[in-house]
Amino acid sequence: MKLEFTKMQGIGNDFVVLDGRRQSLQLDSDCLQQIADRRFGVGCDQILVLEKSNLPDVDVRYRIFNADGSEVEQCGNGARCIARYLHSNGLEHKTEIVAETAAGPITLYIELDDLVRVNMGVPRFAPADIPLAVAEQADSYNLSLEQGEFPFRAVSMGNPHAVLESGDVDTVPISVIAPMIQAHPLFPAGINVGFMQIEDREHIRLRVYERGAGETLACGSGACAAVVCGISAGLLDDCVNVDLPGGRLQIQWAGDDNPVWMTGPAEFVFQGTLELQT
Ligand SMILES: N[C@@H](CCC[C@H](N)C(=O)O)C(=O)O
Repeated sequence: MKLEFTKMQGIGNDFVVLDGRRQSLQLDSDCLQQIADRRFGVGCDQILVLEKSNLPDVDVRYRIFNADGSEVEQCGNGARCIARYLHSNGLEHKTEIVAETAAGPITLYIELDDLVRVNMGVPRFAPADIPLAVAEQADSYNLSLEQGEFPFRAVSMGNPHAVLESGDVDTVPISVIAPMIQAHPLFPAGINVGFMQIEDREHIRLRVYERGAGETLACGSGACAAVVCGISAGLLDDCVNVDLPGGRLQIQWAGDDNPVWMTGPAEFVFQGTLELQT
């Protein structure tokens, strides 16, 4: 099977974009893993598949698959890349694009050529919405592992996030701790694990170990989750610069039932045709 693809990235979180409106796609988990493979495939953290939406007032539907082939609900950096893909390729002339995701419709605003602002929706804290296997909602939770106690906050940005406060994020043994957290039965649908270092009330540093992809250079929904948790804890103001290993995002949240806003770049890398071994 031959597929036309576009490789994109948002501060180093990289994507293979497949336009299912312009070619017929039949992708099972094996195909998705082949595409995402960094040695035998194109290589990416997530695969984004564009489809026609059947919802009224929605411009496009996009499905999100992690590198391990699992389908997920939300992807912040991917949302910006989808906006840029549609706009720069002349497939969408509006600067306000409504995209359907598995977590519901989100609105993408083209600010400048490479800068996109996204309304990421209202964060949800109810354990059933995350999902988190606890009896009652709390401000923070505790995870007991062999390695120690890990207090964390949890939020759904459409997809599930646990946020842990840390000292210098550069020294966190993320590839050891995060998989153990992810495997814990508290998280029945898995979890994206963010380690947040608070620099001041308007600036954090963040590393995210993603569900289905491992540590990435950036996670947009993870940046939203960290800022929402920091604001809820009274530690951050309502507009925060988030420095991830791949670059900076700006996140805004006015609290309560207000949506979270994410602003950052989205870039093309290359495009081509790939042949899948079926
Ligand atoms: N990189 C993304 C998040 C992708 C999905 C995530 N790994 C999950 O499984 O929920 C982002 O920028 O938000």
